[in-house]
Amino acid sequence: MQATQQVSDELEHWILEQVRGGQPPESVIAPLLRQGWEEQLAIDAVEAAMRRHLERHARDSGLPVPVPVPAPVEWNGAALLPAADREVQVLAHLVHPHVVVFGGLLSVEECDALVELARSRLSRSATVNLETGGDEMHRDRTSQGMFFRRGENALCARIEARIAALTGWPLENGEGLQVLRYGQGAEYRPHYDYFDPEKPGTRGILARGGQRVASLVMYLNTPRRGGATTFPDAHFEVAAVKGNAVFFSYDRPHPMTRSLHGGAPVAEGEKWVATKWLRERRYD
Ligand SMILES: O=C(O)CCC(=O)C(=O)O
Ligand SMILES: [Fe+2]
Repeated sequence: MQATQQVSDELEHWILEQVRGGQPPESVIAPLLRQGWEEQLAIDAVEAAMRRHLERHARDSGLPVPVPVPAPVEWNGAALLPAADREVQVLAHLVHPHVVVFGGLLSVEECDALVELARSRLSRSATVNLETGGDEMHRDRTSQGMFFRRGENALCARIEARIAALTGWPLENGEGLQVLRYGQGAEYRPHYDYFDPEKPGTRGILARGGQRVASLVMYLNTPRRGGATTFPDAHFEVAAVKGNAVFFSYDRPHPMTRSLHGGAPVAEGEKWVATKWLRERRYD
């Protein structure tokens, strides 16, 4: 009987009342279990009611509707995560913006090899011009960069498989790795990684894989001073340490995600990063 159990309007209303009243999920599910609901069905019912509520709320307020995003770690969960061929450390976890700092995602050798593979292919970084959908040079971004194609070489393929395992997000939804080099004084001013839905160029970009929903910035060296990744809305910064990485997700293309971030100026030395962007759907 439970497999076909539908959430009535009345039950949905009751669930939302409980959640609004600050009841934790266990207390919302308990009465359903007492009525004979199977646990997983009760959890699914509460989650579905919440999702419908958020979607309604988004539409009513003229906001983009939230979509599922990768969620690589649990609250107070394991400090070491298996990620295909490597164990990765969880160093920090922030709720809003949703940020996770990873330790030891790449080995020292992998960082060095990526830098060497990228070095001869660098050119001044462009930012996507959303008026036209094309690339352009921008003074907000004074780094040099290049893109690998997904699976372009064995190293990229290995790192991509590791990231897919770590994030639980399909490998096919990832863009190819981007490598950036910042010389002394170079920076990437605060920006959002999603594509602005209001801009005319965005439609064409979204046709391939949908929106970006998460970013992973991997540090390929340790600048002597400066070069942190900053999240101005959270007054939070992540130090660039070789082999570590910062992950952040954004469930809708809107500043309410507080996913504004930038690469602070490199004060001394240089900074190399590899960025992986994850899309909603398969990116071919
Ligand atoms: O260099 C950083 O710390 C941030 C890089 C970044 O925001 C990007 O590649 O989109
Ligand atoms: Fe970015």
